[in-house]
Amino acid sequence: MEERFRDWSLRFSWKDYPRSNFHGFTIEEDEKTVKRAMRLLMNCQAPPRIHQELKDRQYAYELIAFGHRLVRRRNWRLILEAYTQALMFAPPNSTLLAHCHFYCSVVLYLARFYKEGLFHANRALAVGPVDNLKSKVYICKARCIYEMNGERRCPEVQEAIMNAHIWLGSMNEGDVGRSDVIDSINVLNRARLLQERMETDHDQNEELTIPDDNEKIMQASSAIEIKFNDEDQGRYIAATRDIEAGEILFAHKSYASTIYARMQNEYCWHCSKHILVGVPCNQCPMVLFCDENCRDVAWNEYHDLECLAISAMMEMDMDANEIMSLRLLIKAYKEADCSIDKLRAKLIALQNITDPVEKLYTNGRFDNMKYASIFSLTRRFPVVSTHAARAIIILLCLSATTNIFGEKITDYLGLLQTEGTKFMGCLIMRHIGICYNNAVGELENRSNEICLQMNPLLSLFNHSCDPSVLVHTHRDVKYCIAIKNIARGEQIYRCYLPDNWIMNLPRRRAFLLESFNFNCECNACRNNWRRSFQRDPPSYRFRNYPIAVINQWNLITHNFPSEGDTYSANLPLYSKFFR
Ligand SMILES: C[S@@+](CC[C@H](N)C(=O)[O-])C[C@H]1O[C@@H](n2cnc3c(N)ncnc32)[C@H](O)[C@@H]1O
Repeated sequence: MEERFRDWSLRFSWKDYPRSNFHGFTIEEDEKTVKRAMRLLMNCQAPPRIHQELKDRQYAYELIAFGHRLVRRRNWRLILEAYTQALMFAPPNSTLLAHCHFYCSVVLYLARFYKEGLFHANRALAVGPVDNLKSKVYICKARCIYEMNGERRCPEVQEAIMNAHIWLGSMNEGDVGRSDVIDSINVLNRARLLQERMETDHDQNEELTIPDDNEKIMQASSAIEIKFNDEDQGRYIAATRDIEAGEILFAHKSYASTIYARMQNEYCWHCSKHILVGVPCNQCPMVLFCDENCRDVAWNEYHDLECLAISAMMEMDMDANEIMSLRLLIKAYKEADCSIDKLRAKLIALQNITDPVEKLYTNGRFDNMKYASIFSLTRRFPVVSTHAARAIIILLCLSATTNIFGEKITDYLGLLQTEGTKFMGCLIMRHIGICYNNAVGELENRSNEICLQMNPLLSLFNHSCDPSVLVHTHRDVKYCIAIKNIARGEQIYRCYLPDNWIMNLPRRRAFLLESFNFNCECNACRNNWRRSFQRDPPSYRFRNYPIAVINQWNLITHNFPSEGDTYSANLPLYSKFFR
């Protein structure tokens, strides 16, 4: 992307635009910029071809055939990947989709992921497989439940076996697998079964108390407040009372979370949960959800508008950051009842609020789930010239795939001539800058990036290389825990450095300047401390934390394991099975 816009950016100067308020350019200035950028683009670049990836039955068949061919190689991860892709390309509610779910279910059963295997067997049955497949699906279901329950008796197994028996009649004598079904029915019937119900996922734990007594900040501890200091680092989080090491300060769901392109088959597009395979979107073949609930919530909140635009964006190599910028726009638009005029009026009113903390509030409170908490977050300026170009391309992807501007628009001239496009473009541009400065990446096995999350309260913590809190992530929820005693009135810092780096002073300063565009003025840097002091557990440093911190950390990570770590914990199981 950078390469593509380099020539264009050189012709474009930002120096004319004054930094007119604490948090950057105004909406009116940004709109002028976007308009000017549209004109420039129109003169020097043809609009990109908007490619929309749609469901493709033929391609799904090819992927299934590819999966079948891989079976001989016994690499279940590759097989699963092929079937998962097929699942994403299969049309909704088709027997083909039911087949894909069934194949996933078999692979997962064989890889001993019984809960996941059951999930897919149930999905296959819900979609409705052809009659001569039903018996096999019921057997797969019975086997998964049986394995989950061990030697215990379970009525669901009996019921599944009974159904397998009933549908056996639809299989021809010569059907491949008919004898397997009969064998399975016999084996399962002979087994001694008990009646305990299946385990379900328990997300909550009574012992862990999540504070929610803050009158100004929703779902946070009253021990913190948002403050502002014009001379120093702008807004910050401070302690309203003495805080003890180990206290949880807040547990906030992220405002938005987007998965990196290469991880889209493995993590839920909505809640970032790790999934071996999930439920596809009904319209696009690009994303997966952990279940129907996440799919429907995502559809209603944003995915209906981003659905086809993201496939066009991915075709142009745009990644989680750009998709996040679009996601923020859609969520803001929906919050304003899908009216561009209403959104603009609302944001102008927000912009006119002079108090930088009040600007973040909705109905007098900081609400992490409302757009006001995002709109005035700090933006990164130095690369902003390419932001305008990217914003316009994203806008084009949106306008070519939805009717958000009345009718579909596919070129720059159309954008220039249509009401509301400059404003929406300026918002996307703003979001790109905000995302660079504020979106937090999550790592898998501490190396590959899984997703990007926007968590506005977390964004208000300033950085220190010797921080006072640690943040743990479970799916799209961030848990913030004090790692030292903090005195009343003190500023509370988190660390922006990547978890697994130990960096000396020049390297960490260079990193912060490059990534966040500020010269670090933290205590550790001012006093020339040579090493980074913040290290995520497990580390040598973690052993030195007070016992209250270690206990609390263990409790949180035990109940809410990070998705990346859960995944790595499962890996040995996979490899053993096929050895
Ligand atoms: C994610 S924001 C933090 C909240 C911000 N202070 C606000 O007013 O919204 C990051 C910005 O805060 C400032 N900042 C945070 N930590 C800093 C530090 N250690 N030294 C200097 N500036 C810092 C920088 O301007 C940086 O771009």
